[in-house]
Amino acid sequence: MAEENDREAGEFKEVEIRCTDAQREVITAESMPNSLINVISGPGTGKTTTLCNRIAYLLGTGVRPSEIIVFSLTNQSVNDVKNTLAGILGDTLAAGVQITTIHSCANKLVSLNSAYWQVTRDKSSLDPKILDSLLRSLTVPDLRKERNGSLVGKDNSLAAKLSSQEIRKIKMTNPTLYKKLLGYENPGISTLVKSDNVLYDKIVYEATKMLHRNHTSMQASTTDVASTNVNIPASITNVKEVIVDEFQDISSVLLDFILEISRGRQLTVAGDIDQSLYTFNGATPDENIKAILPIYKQDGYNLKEIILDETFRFSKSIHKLSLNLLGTEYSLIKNTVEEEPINIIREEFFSTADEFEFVYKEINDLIDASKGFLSPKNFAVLSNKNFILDRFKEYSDNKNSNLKVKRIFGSQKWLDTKASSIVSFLQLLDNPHSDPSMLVAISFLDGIGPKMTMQIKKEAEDHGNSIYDYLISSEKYAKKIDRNLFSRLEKLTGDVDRTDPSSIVVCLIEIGNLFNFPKLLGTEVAHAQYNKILKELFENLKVLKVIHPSDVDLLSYFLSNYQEEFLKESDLETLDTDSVDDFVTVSTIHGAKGLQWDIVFVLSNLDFSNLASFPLNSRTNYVAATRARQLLYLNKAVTEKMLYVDTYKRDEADQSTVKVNYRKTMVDYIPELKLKALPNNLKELPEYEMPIGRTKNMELLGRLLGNMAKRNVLPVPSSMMGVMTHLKKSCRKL
Ligand SMILES: Nc1ncnc2c1ncn2[C@@H]1O[C@H](COP(=O)(O)OP(=O)(O)OP(=O)(O)O)[C@@H](O)[C@H]1O
Repeated sequence: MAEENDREAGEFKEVEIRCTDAQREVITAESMPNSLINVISGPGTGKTTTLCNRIAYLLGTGVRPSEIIVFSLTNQSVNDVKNTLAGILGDTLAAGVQITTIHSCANKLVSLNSAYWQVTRDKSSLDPKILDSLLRSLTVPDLRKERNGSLVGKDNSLAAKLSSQEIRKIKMTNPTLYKKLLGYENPGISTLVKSDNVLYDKIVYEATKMLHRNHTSMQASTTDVASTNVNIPASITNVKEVIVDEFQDISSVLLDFILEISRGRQLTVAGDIDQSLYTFNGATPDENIKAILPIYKQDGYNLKEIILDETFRFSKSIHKLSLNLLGTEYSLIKNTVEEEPINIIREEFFSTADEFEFVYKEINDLIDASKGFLSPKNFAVLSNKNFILDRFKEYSDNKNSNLKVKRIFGSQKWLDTKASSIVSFLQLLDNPHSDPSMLVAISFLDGIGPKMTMQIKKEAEDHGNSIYDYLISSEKYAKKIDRNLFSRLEKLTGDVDRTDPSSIVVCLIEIGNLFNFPKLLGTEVAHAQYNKILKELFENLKVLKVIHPSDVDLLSYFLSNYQEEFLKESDLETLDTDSVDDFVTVSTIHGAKGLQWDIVFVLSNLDFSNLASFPLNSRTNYVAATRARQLLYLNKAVTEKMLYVDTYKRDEADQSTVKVNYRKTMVDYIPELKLKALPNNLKELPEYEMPIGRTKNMELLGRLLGNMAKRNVLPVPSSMMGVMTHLKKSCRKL
């Protein structure tokens, strides 16, 4: 039944896919249990596009959208995959495929299985002691067995003393110990989870254990099941193919989750070690490969390794420069885009003001001179420093011109969003006796803090009641919580038409109002976000209404299948009050990963206030340079000499205490690749001729537009000719 609905909704149509032989191999590889497809791919070789085409292909072979789950690391890259997939399949069908961050999926699993986890979302207002007891209640029992070893006592007390810096170090240098720490129930854990990243890891760690327990209980004949009642939603149990994009950036904790969730399923991973940017955050690209390959080399498993070696993004000059930045002689990329060569532009600046002025003016000049063929969306300004980007954004906003710039964020900051409370309200609408949701909801009421919330929870438990029943029957909180609230809630849950998207949303809003939610939102922007989420939810429900199985009501179906991304943080963060479609993107290099623009400015590192944390490592440079399709401005500061990328030598002593060998590249990790990879004769420096002057960029523009026309980037080829002629004339004049 669900299958029929999936199909109807999708309106399957044939799509023609343009692909290379290697891409075809990925796209059409059979989806089999216990199999791994390892897609190794350089920048712009179509990794994301190919994974999405694979999804389209699989749907054509009868796999249902709900049987595929795609993981990526940040909200930004999740959005990227979503957009690419929607471009291929159309919005409706693409919406049926789960595309999520690992953290978000883990959070959903943990929330479902812990009555108390949801209140910890607003951890800023939580007493560490309460947080600690929550975490204790969360840690699954079978971990206790592991805690009897001799090391444990030591680590337990160790955990209590660790500073966040030390935890970070352990995470990078000793993932095994780090995971042990995550498993403890002791006061040390509250020290650990003070750091956001550790809290996220803790959630993923717990979710992994839950999946593991579920798996083990399914395998155990019968008797063990009672002790391991883990609730795994259908959205996960139905999955046949697990796809992981940006595989190089996942940490050991996340890898465990991926291995657990893909057990017995098809696992397809794609990544590029050379683009690994998260070693500072515990990403273990080399370890991931080392850990995962042997599993799939065993009997009964299948392994396929496919290399994508043709870039569709940039031409030879950018390729050459990027390899230089990476410090390697080898490249996975055998073919680059053929077009008129354009030199990388290197401008030198004395001050940030000088640099900002240049970048801003250059963008405006290029747009003006192109007579409308270039627009802000063709441009990105990148830096590895948030504060520099903030300053650039401020600088541009102060100009008050038509040129709009917008900061985008690739952060994993999904956890703190108050918006996730909306799901709790929906759960209350479904069932007011749902304790976790009731806890979240009452914590919004005036005068009820987390402490009192936990007290109510405990008292309800002692009385053997649900929180709803307890609050109705007990006099104790009558003054704090108006009884009318419960009768109105009861009425709403009775009145809601569970099959009608508008009725669901209207009742949801009512529940939000009952619990004071809109008032708590505070700012106008937050209200706008709330409205936006409600609208998005409404649209999602409308789509689901078409594809959901007819024997289940819409509200229940949504709640057992929702993807947290409908609350996606990146959208919330970037929601502008004057939202514009055509803007210059301003982003950190990390946030820009997986994305591309025609013209990219990489800002210099003029600010030396924080030299100690400086080393702009070669991989970060590499990722920045490979975002540009046509034209790259790699700015440098006059004072930057010693750190200047061309001459920059890594100084071992000057590195952070954790040794990370950035110079290793993909081919070093996988020796077999060395034979296949082409040497690039990169001993000589890349060809930086003197940059085309700051004002004389007409010739450059002519070439640029020519290349863009060749790639069909420009929309109206015929009128384009006029501009080209105009440019040629202007060039001759120069
Ligand atoms: N077979 C192909 N023919 C033409 N263009 C292609 C092909 N495959 C991919 N592309 C184009 O190449 C560009 C880069 O693709 P994509 O963003 O998927 O690369 P990626 O490998 O994921 O990049 P990154 O490594 O930076 O994350 C896109 O514009 C895409 O449309």
